[in-house]
Amino acid sequence: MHHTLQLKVLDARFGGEWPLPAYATEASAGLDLRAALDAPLVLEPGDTALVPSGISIHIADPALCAVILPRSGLGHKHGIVLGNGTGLIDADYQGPLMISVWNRGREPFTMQPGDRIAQLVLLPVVRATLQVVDEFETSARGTGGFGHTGVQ
Ligand SMILES: O=c1ccn([C@H]2C[C@H](O)[C@@H](COP(=O)(O)OP(=O)(O)OP(=O)(O)O)O2)c(=O)[nH]1
Ligand SMILES: [Mg+2]
Repeated sequence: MHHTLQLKVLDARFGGEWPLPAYATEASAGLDLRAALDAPLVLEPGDTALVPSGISIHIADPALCAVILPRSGLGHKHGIVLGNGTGLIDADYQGPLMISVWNRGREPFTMQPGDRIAQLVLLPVVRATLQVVDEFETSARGTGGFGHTGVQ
């Protein structure tokens, strides 16, 4: 699926010093987001910081959203993940895209201005109309969950 996404450049270093967010390969799902920092940022173990991405987007279509996800290399090797688990960007949000970074690792991590620190993925959204009922039609699973079907 393809969508034309409106983007505002909030940091003049984009287009000059830094390329605009881009897909790393033809079939990459995520657009890499950069840390629009003025100076290196040292994240001590356990610390979180809200880092500007230097851009804003307007998805507009309520059948879409975007999520901010960790980059796997940073998350696995350096413990740099997101302070909010996953960032959810609403289709009507027009403010600056912010990245909550969390050092869940055991070593301090230094982030340089312009580093690609997370990724943005556009996703389809199904919005629900709630229908309140007294009983559900019985399903194979019923109310079983949280390991109910075993491990093997
Ligand atoms: O990692 C994130 C998560 C959210 N947002 C922006 C876009 C999103 O549309 C808005 C609100 O996010 P969310 O609904 O998750 O946060 P909230 O705490 O419920 O805030 P609000 O009361 O504004 O909805 O904040 C970001 O820039 N980065
Ligand atoms: Mg909200």
